[in-house]
Order: sequence, then structure tokens, then C-alpha cells
Amino acid sequence: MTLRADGVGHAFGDEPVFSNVSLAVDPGEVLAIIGPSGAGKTTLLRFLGLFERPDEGSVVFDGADVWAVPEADRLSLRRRVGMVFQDAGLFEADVARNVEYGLRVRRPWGERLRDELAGLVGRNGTAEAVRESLELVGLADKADQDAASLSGGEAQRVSFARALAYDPDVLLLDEPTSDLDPRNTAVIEEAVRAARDRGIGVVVATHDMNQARRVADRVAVLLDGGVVEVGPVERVFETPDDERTRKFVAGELVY
Ligand SMILES: Nc1ncnc2c1ncn2[C@@H]1O[C@H](COP(=O)(O)OP(=O)(O)OP(=O)(O)O)[C@@H](O)[C@H]1O
Repeated sequence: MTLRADGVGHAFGDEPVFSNVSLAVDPGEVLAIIGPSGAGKTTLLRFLGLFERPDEGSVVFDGADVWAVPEADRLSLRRRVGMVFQDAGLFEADVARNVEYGLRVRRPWGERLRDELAGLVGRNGTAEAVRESLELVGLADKADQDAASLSGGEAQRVSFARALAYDPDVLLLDEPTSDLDPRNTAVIEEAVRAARDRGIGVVVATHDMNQARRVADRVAVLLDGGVVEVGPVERVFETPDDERTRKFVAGELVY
């Protein structure tokens, strides 16, 4: 199921962020969105996550223009997209409960009610999904630990596991490793590859170009009010078409 932004543009008040952004992520690929701070990476992810409607253009998921379909249809499309925010956003409960939450919020109402009545923890399928997701980020042994006692890196990994537990079709990651040490970064990057290998389409917003090189199949360069280039990682980094990409990749300042 392809998720696509088609000519998307947006302004906050009279401050334009970007215009005419078109890009897509296919199942089983990792697309990195790179660009300087303030270029609009988070804003673009929020549009791709169907959280907000852009001023211009459309977001198309599985062939449906998501802001043109009835709200109920949009909500069911949104459930198929997982998003991991910069802030891990865990709540005060043990690690397993935090991961279960991912299942709880994305389930259709009927199933959700059934889960509530059955007691989510006791349901085998759910417990299994929680355990598998935690294993993928190397934290299965911390399932019963209080989330508040985790390190920042572990909290991010739990947040990732929470998004994976529901087995989304698309996973959006906003600077997933920005404050993490190399070990936690490596675990998350490995989990990104595992998600891709399961057929999930992954979008990673990052200002870490090395990370984009390590995990992405394709990269979109967001700067100067738009996507100036999108293509296979190696091509974009080694022989960029756009001079602004070349400068950005070389670490020269680009506005
Ligand atoms: N809700 C909002 N209201 C007003 N301005 C906003 C809002 N959200 C974002 N902006 C502005 O839009 C621009 C893009 O912000 P965004 O967070 O999308 O950039 P970014 O590329 O993700 O940056 P960073 O790498 O620093 O996280 C910034 O100038 C920001 O101040």
C-alpha cells in the first residue's frame, strides 16, 4: 500500500513552510526525508500520518485521497499508519502496557471494546504481539519494568515497539535517534530494517545524513521550501542533480 504526498503545500499563518511536495513510500522500502532544522520534516510527517490536512495538495493512501473520503474511512486508513514522535511519550505504567497501548488505540471500536472486556493482557494474540515487538528492539526482558525507570534510549525503543505492535502498513519516524548513543541508535536502525523486511513502508525524518545512508533505500531532500530532490540514496549523495542538495550533503549552509 503506497502512501503518497501529491503537490502538498502548507503555511502557518503567513509563513510558508513548503510547497508542491510530492513523494511516496512503497511497501518494503525505507524513505529518508533529510533537510535542515525548520525545513518542515515534522510537519510533512504529520500530513503523511493523516493527523492534519495540508493547505494544498493531497495525501493518497492505498489509492484513496484521504481528505476526500468520509471521516470514518480516513480514520481506518490512519490506523494503518504508525508514528513514532521525537518524544517517546510513554506513560506511567510498565513497558508491556505502554506497548499494548499501540494496539489499543489503533483498533476499530468493536475490537477495542472486546479487548477492554477481555482484559487486554490476557489475550494471547495481544501478548504475543507485545512480546515480539519488544524482542525486536531488544527489550523483552524489561516488559515488567516501570517505563519511568528506562533510559532515554530504551524509552525510544519502547516507543518504536509500540508503533510496531499493531503491524502497521506504514511507519513514520521523526528523528528516531536524535539524542541516542551509538548502541541504541544501532538497535533502532536494525529495527527499521526488520520493519522494512516485513513489508512495512518506513519514512524516517532525520538530519543525520549518515543515518539516511545506513538505513534508507531512497532519500528526499527537503530544503528551501520544497523537496529539491528525491531518488536512490547513493545517487542523491554521490551525484546529486540539484546544487542545493550537493551543498547540504557537503555540510555547507543551505537556506
Ligand atoms: N503548529 C505550528 N504553528 C506555527 N508554526 C509552526 C507549527 N509547527 C511548525 N511550525 C513552523 O514550521 C517550520 C517547520 O517546522 P518543522 O518542525 O516541521 O521542521 P523540522 O524540519 O522538523 O525541524 P527540526 O529538524 O528542527 O525538528 C518551523 O519554522 C516551525 O517553527
